[in-house]
Amino acid sequence: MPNDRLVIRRPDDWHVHLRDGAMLKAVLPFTARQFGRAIVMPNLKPPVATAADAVAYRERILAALPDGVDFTPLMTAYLTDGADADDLAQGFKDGVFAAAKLYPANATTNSAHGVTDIARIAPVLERMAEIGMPLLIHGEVTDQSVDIFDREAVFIDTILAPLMERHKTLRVVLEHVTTADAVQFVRAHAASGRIGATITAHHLLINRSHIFQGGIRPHLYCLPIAKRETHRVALVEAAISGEGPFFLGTDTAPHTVTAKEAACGCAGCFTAANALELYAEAFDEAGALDRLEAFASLNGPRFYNLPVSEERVALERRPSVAPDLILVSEGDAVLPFRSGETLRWSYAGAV
Ligand SMILES: NC(=O)N[C@@H](CC(=O)O)C(=O)O
Ligand SMILES: [Zn+2]
Ligand SMILES: [Zn+2]
Repeated sequence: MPNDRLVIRRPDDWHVHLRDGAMLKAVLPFTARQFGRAIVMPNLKPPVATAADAVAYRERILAALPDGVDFTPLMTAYLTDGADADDLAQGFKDGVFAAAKLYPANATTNSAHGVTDIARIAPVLERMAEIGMPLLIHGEVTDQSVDIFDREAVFIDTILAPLMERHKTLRVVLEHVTTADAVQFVRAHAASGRIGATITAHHLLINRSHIFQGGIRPHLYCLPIAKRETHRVALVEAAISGEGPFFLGTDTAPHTVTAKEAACGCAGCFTAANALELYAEAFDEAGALDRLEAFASLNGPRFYNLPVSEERVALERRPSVAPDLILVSEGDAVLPFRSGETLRWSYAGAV
């Protein structure tokens, strides 16, 4: 039964939120269990803005790793209006920073210190282009008069396209893409080799109607918000295409149940507890299990100029149940995506 067991190079996760403190301790084992490396988002409070911040945060991550687990956190710089090009460049040269992250101010969770106007950081972007440091982008406009379902497409037209024109050698990753528009934009620039896009498992599995199925489901609310079904289909088609610019980034974004189930609930889906099972389900559904390795384990390292993993992991087609609440501290827990539901695939670990 060759299709019931899939062995692939150990994947990496090119977009994770590991948080800090008790939350870091609670969620890190899940990411480190499946992924060899991960691009760690810098949206802590306060943000990870300098190379010194990133060195200290990396130490805290390594200290929180369970014994014997092999996992490499790849650190990112949170760009602010006052970003220091020299510090970023030095951090990149020293191997502290793998990339820098652009959050338009107030676009998403912990982005209040983000960039208020992209023009303000033009010299920083120029420097990044010169040294080949990738710019990772939360691609949504923050203008509240733009419909929430249109914010990614409008960002691409009004900010990203001109940005790539102005900085002709800047390498860019459009994070957690959610629209056919994004897929089309990435493809249009693919030949330049300077664009990548991460795709989450949840955006391959849900559309916007799922958020309102039988009532409001706060655990399916994330940013960018899931779009209509035609967009989900476009994302699946991009993920399974094998094309170089599309790679795995879970955007696993833990929030406590209290913060999610609130009158104004936080954005983010926690998918680290069964990320590979979820991706396998989406690829299997599309009849494209043979393309999972390119998406999960090959395209990302190539974009980031890192070696592909020589380790192998296995996935098996046998049911697994998504875990129940994960305790963070007394009275606080995180609810995994699809908690309690049966998934068709199981993660079988290293082979
Ligand atoms: N994706 C989310 O909905 N939330 C992320 C932030 C982000 O990646 O935009 C978070 O940090 O909680
Ligand atoms: Zn984001
Ligand atoms: Zn994110």
